[in-house]
Amino acid sequence: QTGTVAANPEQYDQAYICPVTIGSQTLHLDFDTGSSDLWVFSNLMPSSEVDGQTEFNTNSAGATKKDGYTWSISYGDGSGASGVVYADTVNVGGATATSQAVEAATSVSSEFTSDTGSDGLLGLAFSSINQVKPTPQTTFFDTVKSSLEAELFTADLQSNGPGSYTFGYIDSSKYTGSITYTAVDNSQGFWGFTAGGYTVGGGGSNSTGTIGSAIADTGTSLMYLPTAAVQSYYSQVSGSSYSSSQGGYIFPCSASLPSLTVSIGGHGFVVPGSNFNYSPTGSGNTCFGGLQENTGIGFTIFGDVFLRAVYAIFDETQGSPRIGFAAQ
Ligand SMILES: CCNC(=O)c1c(-c2ccccc2)csc1NC(=O)CNCCc1c[nH]c2ccccc12
Repeated sequence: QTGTVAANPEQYDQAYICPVTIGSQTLHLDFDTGSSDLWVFSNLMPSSEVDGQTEFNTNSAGATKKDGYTWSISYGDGSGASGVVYADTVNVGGATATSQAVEAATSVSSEFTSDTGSDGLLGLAFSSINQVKPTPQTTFFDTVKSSLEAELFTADLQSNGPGSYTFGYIDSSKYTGSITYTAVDNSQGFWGFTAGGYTVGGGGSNSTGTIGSAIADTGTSLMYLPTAAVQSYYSQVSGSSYSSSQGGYIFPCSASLPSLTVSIGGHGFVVPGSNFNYSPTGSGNTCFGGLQENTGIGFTIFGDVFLRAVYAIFDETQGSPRIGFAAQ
């Protein structure tokens, strides 16, 4: 089988939301290659934590409670959620898991309550970091992968309109040129890979260092690189500065932003400057940068700002996982 689903950008491309059928309900979930839990708003939550989201009905005929199973997850930005576990049929654009662990929230943090466009997350990292106790559950991809035409999924994220995720096949109309594959280190449960040098602007290579270990994370909006690369980038943005009150680099919204070329698997991938204007700060006509420092995270995150510039293939067809990127 294969699946194809639209990925609809939220405001400022903060996240990408996809329709998923769970039992007889359709919920809109944030597909997240940076985590491994499929969790949803549910009827078990206090109404004070729900702001228009669709709630998974745990009393529906097809939902089977997994007694004694609970989950609790917290993300690096301080947000989190927790609850209990059901099994139900989950259909993503035609790819169907007949018995998928659906983690029904009993509580979510305010970041999720205020993310009114999302009814939950669908994790696509490795099942080794699933947060269900006493027994970790498989991600949707792990549940269905043996039944897919090919054991892979792809992400095509767009800025001004719907992109798509595919399961089981590569859509050759989504990219130009060839796909560059590189080995994945999933020892931390992420789609980890090694990135090489970088170049700011269209000029010759002006990078001094290399980026190193990184993860491909559709669930993180921005791109978090080592300090040296970030400082090199913003040195080319007139009027930019680090704002401790805003918690990152900001610049005049009228600033012209250089592109950033990153070498992966020996191929240079160009992120256009426009990708690095994330959102207005709300004060002084300054804008918040889509590129920020990875200090405090411990590794580099290639989030939506990068993934919008490429076609990404998350591939387990070779036995050991690999990730592919192509220009789009
Ligand atoms: C900013 C969100 N990203 C992270 O916290 C994160 C970190 C991380 C770790 C420490 C400090 C900052 C970030 C490492 S991997 C990683 N990636 C994920 O955790 C992917 N899942 C993010 C889900 C998520 C967190 N807050 C949200 C708010 C709206 C929609 C989705 C979310």
